[in-house]
Amino acid sequence: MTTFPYEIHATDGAARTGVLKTSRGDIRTPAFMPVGTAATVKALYMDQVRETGADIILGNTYHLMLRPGAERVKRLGGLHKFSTWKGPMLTDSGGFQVWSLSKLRKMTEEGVKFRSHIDGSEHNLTPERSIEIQADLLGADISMQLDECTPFGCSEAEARTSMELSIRWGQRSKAAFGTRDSQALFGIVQGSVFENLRRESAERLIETGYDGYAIGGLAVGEGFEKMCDVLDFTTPHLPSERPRYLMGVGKPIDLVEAVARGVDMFDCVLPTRSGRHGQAWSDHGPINIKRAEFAEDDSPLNPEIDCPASRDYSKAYLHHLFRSGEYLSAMLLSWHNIAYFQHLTARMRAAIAAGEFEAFRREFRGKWEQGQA
Ligand SMILES: C=CCOC(=O)Nc1nc2cc3[nH]c(NC)nc3cc2c(=O)[nH]1
Repeated sequence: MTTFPYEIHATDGAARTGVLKTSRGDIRTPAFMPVGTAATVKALYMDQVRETGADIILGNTYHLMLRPGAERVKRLGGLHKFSTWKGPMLTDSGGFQVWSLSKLRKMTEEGVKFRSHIDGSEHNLTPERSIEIQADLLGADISMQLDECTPFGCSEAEARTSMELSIRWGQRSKAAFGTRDSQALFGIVQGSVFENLRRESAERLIETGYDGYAIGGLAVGEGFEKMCDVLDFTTPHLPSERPRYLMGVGKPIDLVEAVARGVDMFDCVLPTRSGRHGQAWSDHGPINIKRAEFAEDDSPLNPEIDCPASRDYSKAYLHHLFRSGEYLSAMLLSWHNIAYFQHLTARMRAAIAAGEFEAFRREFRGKWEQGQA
């Protein structure tokens, strides 16, 4: 299995900054990956996504296999050509979306049988089919093993059963992936909130051997404190020389605290989804632009961010757009939020490189808590 070179340029405590080199370009870490579910980062052009500083975006296997169909994307040249995104792309294996979106699903050792939430058509997602979709049909630079996202709140015995299934599905995913010289495969650590299971999952994934290691089964209702505890006793068991990816996370404070615990990559729908509903993010938390207090506020969202949506429009104008139900409202706030998340990861990379991450973390937490007061 050839791996993407991962260069760590500096560390500060458990925090790291570096570059994951892929055949379609470099990924600067800590990295935030905008989610491009149906081959689009909702309400943004791909050029805008690139200009915000994003090096890599996500595609969702579940959505694309149902519509337009993975074979159709292949016939149209693959996901990069289809979406016009020229940089690296990571696709999820579909496992999580099947749980959260599809009806009438049946899980067996073989895989997951489910019906499409779009047209009710029946599908059978196995580790082998998931890898075929991600690596061969969509053409992902980074594919994810098929796993089961263990629900929060289950017993240790249930978490063990689920974790062991993900280990076996990971082995089948890797066997189907084989050796490729310009694509990577990441494994996913499960084990819910149990320290012994998380350690065993990490050790057994390392035995299988992956190009990177994702931490799954978090941001599923366990809460901030418990997520940090799980990171505290999971990341030390992952290889320091490979990237660590915390799936589905998160709010700005989550990114800062996870970077402090050695996480390198993140993905979350929060910036775009909340942007469409009027939330604008900052170091002080979210503001909802629809609130009356912004009706005559002619200050921009954040002049420090080199993005037209953050710098060139007044809050009053954005307030007006949302109150009027104008399309431009979702476009500008999504654009600002993606730019803010990239601005946050860029500041963390610089702080780690300068050996000042703890100071950055303390200052950020002060602003965040003040904003929540
Ligand atoms: C791109 C990701 C690759 O996803 C997979 O193939 N499997 C997978 N996805 C997750 C997604 C999550 N989102 C959240 N919170 C919003 N928690 C998540 C946990 C998982 C997980 O345990 N597994």
